[in-house]
Amino acid sequence: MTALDRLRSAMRRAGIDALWISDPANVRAVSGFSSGKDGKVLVTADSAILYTDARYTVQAAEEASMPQFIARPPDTYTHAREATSGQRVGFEADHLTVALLDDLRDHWPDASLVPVRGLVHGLRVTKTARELDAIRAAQRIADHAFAQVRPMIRPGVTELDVALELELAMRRAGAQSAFDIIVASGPNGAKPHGVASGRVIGDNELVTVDMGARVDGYHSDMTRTVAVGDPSAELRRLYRAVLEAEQAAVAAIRPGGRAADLDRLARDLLTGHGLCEYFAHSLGHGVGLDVHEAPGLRGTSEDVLEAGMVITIEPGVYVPGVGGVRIEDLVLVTETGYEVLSTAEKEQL
Ligand SMILES: CSCC[C@H](N)C(=O)N1CCC[C@H]1C(=O)N[C@@H](C)C(=O)O
Repeated sequence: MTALDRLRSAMRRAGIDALWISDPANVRAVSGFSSGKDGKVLVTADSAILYTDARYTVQAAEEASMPQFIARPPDTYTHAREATSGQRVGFEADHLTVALLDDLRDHWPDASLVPVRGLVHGLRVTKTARELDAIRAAQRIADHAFAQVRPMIRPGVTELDVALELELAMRRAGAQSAFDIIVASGPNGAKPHGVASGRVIGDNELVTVDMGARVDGYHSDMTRTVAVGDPSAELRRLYRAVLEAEQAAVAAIRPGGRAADLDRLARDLLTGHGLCEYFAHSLGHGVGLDVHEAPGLRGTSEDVLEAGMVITIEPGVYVPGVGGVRIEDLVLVTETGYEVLSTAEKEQL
């Protein structure tokens, strides 16, 4: 069964005849076209077409696994009008803006537009061998960059210096940075999404580095917290607690396991250390064409782990005015349990 066949089955189950795909990662997943942000796909019961504009004529012909129509809106919509007429057409409610939905309504007056969620995401949740190769390659590059740059994380160097060196190392290896690298030193460690700043790293601090690479559109994601000099007993305590929670959650990964249970496990361990209130985000997430995708590893998640999923496990504690710790591994769920894809060394404090 091809991915399009599986998508059409999901469309039938959702009660729609056609699907207008606008989420860039979904456009890429379904069509193979790598500039998904400048593309749309219309899938019907018996056709699938990629819409993009003339900047991509050659690229789309090379990459896309389906016919292409080269146009910009409103010509795009005019072309799709016939195929959508009298049809129940799903649109991606998580992505399409209100303005673009108005455009569809104006141009397809004979279609009934139906909001749908997660139809294409559902197909992306377990990875094919080709996708896994790209994710492994991305993680290898990130691990290597981290090992190269780790020695320069020392007093007197700015967070930005570290981030730039990491990005340079990944670019030299043929990858892009998956997102703005987080380098959060000292009290900045209390900001889970703190961007690298001009702050000069001081002695006896912890520095959280959260980084990933992107290869062929697929991402990796990993965090290490490193010690500079001799951090205080309290910082070491935070570090050990997070490491314990991280290792316990990784060890509990298995197909059939509930994502929410992993989140609970990590949270319970941190509660035992009196630190749960400082764990300010979910335990982890799926990784693929997006850095954050299904499954969600959080308390409210209904997701169940399956072999072939690539997920992160990333507990953290963030204490305002003091600092923070996060440790994150990228993990493949296997038939028998799990394989940790990230290999960068962890601090033992
Ligand atoms: C800007 S991409 C951040 C990548 C990072 N590894 C990450 O996923 N983080 C950093 C701390 C929290 C976590 C995150 O953003 N989690 C999301 C899924 C959440 O909503 O909790």
